[in-house]
Amino acid sequence: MDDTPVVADGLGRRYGSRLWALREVSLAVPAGQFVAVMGATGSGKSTLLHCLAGLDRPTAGRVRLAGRDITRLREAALTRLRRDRAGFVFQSYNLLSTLTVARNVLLPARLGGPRVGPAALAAMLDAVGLGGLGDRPVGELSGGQRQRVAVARALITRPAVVFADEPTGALDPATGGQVLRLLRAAVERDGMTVVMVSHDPLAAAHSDRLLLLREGRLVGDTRTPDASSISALLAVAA
Ligand SMILES: Nc1ncnc2c1ncn2[C@@H]1O[C@H](COP(=O)(O)OP(=O)(O)OP(=O)(O)O)[C@@H](O)[C@H]1O
Repeated sequence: MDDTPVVADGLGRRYGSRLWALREVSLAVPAGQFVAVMGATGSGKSTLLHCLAGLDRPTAGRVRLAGRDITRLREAALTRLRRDRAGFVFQSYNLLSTLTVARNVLLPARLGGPRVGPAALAAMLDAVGLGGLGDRPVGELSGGQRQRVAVARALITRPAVVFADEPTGALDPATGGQVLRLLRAAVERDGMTVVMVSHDPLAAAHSDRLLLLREGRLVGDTRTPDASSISALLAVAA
């Protein structure tokens, strides 16, 4: 079986009768790669991420996630696959603010995902710099701390792929840098695959590979250069 964790073949997504937010996107992301998706506003970055992650259904083409063709998977099977094989980090965190840090991080496991013991939870909270804060309600945390909770929740089940949509968009540069290093460490240490949408060349510079979108098409696919070269590439692609 092909174990390439993310594969898209001729992927297209149309909204309404005319607007193709994505057109003919084909790509394969091997295990252990950190991919950044960039492009001007409205170029289709979030749509691509959502289609690859099985959060949105493509209009054309196919997507394989963790070895399964998800394009025609029924909703229940798709939900199980996402729960067991994918982690998600979004700018808006999607945390439950009245629950504690620990309960938020354990949510995927509580929803029937892979089991997580207390030692693994403590190690994960330490790893993201939240050691000792497990019993604090998330509503009492700063933005940077909340994003770390979101990262811990995404990584705790050791998913094959982590999908991140602007994970540092709401953070100051220092805190954002910490979140990116956590994602980088998951790639280096655990061989995880990360697909991250970002506007920020400094964030994208943490990746191995840069995908550039323009009007829904994949117009660039390169090894990630440094941040200033990324800015130049973005200016050309806009
Ligand atoms: N649910 C929707 N219904 C209709 N059109 C949509 C929907 N979601 C996205 N679009 C359109 O699809 C195109 C791509 O949107 P998308 O959000 O993927 O872009 P993006 O590159 O992530 O943008 P941004 O950088 O502003 O977040 C845009 O023209 C957008 O208006």
